[in-house]
Amino acid sequence: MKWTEQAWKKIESNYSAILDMPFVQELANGTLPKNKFQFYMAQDSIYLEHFGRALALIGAKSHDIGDALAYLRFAEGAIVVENALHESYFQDFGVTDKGKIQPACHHYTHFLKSTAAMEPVEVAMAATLPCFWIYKKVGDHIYKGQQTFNNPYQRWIDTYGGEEFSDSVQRAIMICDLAAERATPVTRARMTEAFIHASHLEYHFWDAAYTGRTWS
Ligand SMILES: Cc1ncc(CN)c(N)n1
Repeated sequence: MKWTEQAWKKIESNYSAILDMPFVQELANGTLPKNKFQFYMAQDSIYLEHFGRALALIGAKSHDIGDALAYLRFAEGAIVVENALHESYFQDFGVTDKGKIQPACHHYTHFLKSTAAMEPVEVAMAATLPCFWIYKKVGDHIYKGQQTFNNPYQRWIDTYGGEEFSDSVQRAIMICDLAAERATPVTRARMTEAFIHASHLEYHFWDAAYTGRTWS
């Protein structure tokens, strides 16, 4: 069995919990209160910048030049393409200030950046995989089950349920599988640990947006 298949099995229950979250359910049916989405978008915009930097660092540390290019392109995708979605929502909602980084975003971005800086590149690749894969699965899940017309969050759903994002996700999965095949058992185990850890941080990111968790 491929490493990604084994790793996904380990986060299956966390993924189900994510699908059951009020944030995700209300995003899907369009009833998510605007202030919760605004909090999420502002924090996510900050997240994407740090995520992009972590991806660029992984690109720089990649052994294979093809992987390096892929991660540099992922970085560009996060900073330019995904962030354009956020900018469009900021305009719609009249948001001019993203505010400060809050605890869930701080924890997640620092986990990604320290893993990218301090761990073997394979572990860092695994740490960033849930950011691709969980969003793809959630986007697809919402897209397929959609019954709401004029959902104010349609652009979000279309971005993560769309083909462009899907291509990046498939590529990231392939690269991680190849890296895991070539890695030692110890590194592979650390890859799995980082993957699980990041999947929990995905849950907490949405939870913090729903509950409005801040430093004070
Ligand atoms: C927190 C988070 N995780 C993942 C993604 C999708 N790149 C995102 N936009 N935000």
